[in-house]
Amino acid sequence: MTVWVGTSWKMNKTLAEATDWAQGLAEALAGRELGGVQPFVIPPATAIGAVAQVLAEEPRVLVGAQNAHWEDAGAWTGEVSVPQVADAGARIVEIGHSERREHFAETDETVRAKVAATLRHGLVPLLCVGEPAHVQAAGGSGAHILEQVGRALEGLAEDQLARVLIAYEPVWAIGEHGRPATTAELAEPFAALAAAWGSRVQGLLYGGSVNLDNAADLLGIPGVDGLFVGRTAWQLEGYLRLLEIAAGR
Ligand SMILES: O=C(CO)COP(=O)(O)O
Repeated sequence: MTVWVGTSWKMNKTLAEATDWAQGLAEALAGRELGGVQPFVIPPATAIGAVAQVLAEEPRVLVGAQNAHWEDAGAWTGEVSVPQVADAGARIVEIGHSERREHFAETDETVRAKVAATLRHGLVPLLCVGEPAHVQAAGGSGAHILEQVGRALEGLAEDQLARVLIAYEPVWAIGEHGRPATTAELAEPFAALAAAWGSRVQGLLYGGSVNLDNAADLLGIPGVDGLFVGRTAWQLEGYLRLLEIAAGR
């Protein structure tokens, strides 16, 4: 079974930093078996092209975009479209990260339109879902994420669903102010997600304060097919260690 290990750099890295990281990754992986691991990296839009160019020599690593608009082109100042990020070398489009839902007015409606656009152009949607702290405290995690996923994937055919990746990232567990989730806290929401969608989509990933100490345990939660990582993977050394941990699962 494939174990996905990906990182989003969020709004970090210059072109030089991005290409250094990618070059280092290509060199580290050269001639190496990946052990069933599918690596992917999601740079900021400015660096997608450069990273994809470097990783052309290591095409086992997929490159993604952190966002793309639902229209193919037009008067949408500041946005980039799925054909544009595909043209730059992206094969995955991240959609609906909680930071975009919170700060950039991303709604279930726009998320659904972006998933559809991504599939229409033959890229892989990486749909992010997750509940805020108060919902988790009230025991509503599973129901919340099932509702988000249901709205995002409504109306898709089975062959389209089969290409979708879902990342469950509890809002309270993400970033420097986040609290790492325990495996016990994640068991119920993952069981719910796996029961509803596990056999229909390409993979279910976990994200939120993944680090070198908890990665193996998180990968051991039933239903988890991979990890989606921020801070721990921004230094190449951390990402390489995560690939090794995942290969050893
Ligand atoms: O949001 C995330 C990945 O998209 C997770 O970020 P951190 O791993 O830094 O908590």
